[in-house]
Amino acid sequence: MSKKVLEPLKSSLSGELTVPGDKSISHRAVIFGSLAEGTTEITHFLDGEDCMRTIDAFRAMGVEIEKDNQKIVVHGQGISSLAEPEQPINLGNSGTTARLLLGVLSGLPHHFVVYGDESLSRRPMDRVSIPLRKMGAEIDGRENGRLLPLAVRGGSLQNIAYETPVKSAQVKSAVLLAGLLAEGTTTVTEKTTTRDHTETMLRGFGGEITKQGDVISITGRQSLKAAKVEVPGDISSAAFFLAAGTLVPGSKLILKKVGLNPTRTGMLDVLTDMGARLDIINQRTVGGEAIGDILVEYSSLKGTTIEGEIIPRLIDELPIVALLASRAEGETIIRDAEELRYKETDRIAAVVDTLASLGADISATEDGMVINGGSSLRGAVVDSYGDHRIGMMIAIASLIASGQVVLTNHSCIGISYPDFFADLQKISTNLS
Ligand SMILES: O=C(O)C1=C[C@@H](OP(=O)(O)O)[C@@H](O)[C@H](O)C1
Ligand SMILES: C=C(OP(=O)(O)O)C(=O)O
Repeated sequence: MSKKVLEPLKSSLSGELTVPGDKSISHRAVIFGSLAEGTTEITHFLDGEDCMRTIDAFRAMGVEIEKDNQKIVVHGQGISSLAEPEQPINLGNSGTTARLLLGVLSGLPHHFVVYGDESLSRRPMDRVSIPLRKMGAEIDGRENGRLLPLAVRGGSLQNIAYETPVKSAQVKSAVLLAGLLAEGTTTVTEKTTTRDHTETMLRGFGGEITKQGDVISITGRQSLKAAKVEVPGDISSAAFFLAAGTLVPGSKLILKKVGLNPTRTGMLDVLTDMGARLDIINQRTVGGEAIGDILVEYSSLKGTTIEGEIIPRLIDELPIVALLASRAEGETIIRDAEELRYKETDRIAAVVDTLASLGADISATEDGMVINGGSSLRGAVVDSYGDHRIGMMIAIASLIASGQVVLTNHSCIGISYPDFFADLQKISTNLS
């Protein structure tokens, strides 16, 4: 098992970082590039394990995808060129690859088998197999298609009017992708808005998709044209350094070219509400996505309540927000976040367990947690639970702990942030 010994930081953090490319946008760029006709170039692609799974899946269907340090080039030949893979497709640890790919596979006239690692094999897939079956796909697997491995026989899909019962961009995107390959107009209604990168990128590839109120409509059988995609920095990765800059006394950091799509910026709202010192400069739009540089400085924090509509706008940031709350003055309550239980691990249980071992006063509720702030954190041996976001949260906690933190099972951090420790080293002086 991989193990990292983390000593408390003896200095402040300072300098500039460009965080890796956005994971959600990187996946979608490969998907749309593979469905489109022509050569799609993707720069600042996230070179993490999850996005490699999406590349490998489309390569298995015959798409030529070149990759070097600078860019990804997808030689798309349109939807009808996608072939039946010879082997089962390995989705690794990636929920996004699994759900979005199932949407695409459902619309292709082939047979597919998809499987994942231990964590992904525990995560619910019925949230997508239910609507995709309604559209006409044949999907079967463990527990009647709730769990991987799944076998899919796709084909001629019918449109659907679907109201998503879960607050999930992956479910919305799976149905929209299947809708793109289906007859007629498919609509997805979501009561709470989730990240809208699928909709934005579809337009960038020349597709038509509209939103009226909470109803999104996509016309089936549109052909897409290749595009150039510049992937913004991932705000979900920047989140760890926003927290580090806020928590470590005397720190001042600049995070460059971070994606600021309003469906993703819940953490900035929460930080501001807690009293953090943030400033956003150089705001602009690239490929329909807002980006900018974020300045963050050390500050004391106060507790807050996080609930309702904001939850999908910071769902992946809740573990690091919990760490911030443990150092804030007063109580923080997180509610309506039951989706955390269906991530790489049960993130409510994992956050409560790891932060409590480090000395925080934190308890779990059914759909969130309650944190009584102000505790000093201490050293301990803590496990990442094989979850990249829990691993990075522990690493940031170690910066302000009074003793050594031993992080076990840290290699999962490569899922979304392969250079995480190198970047942490860049902005600090006593890490090794
Ligand atoms: O659509 C996406 O790219 C994602 C959506 C979210 O998952 P859910 O849709 O399951 O909430 C998020 O947690 C995940 O990291 C990426
Ligand atoms: C939940 C996550 O990803 P996925 O669902 O793609 O595994 C994440 O990156 O935090």
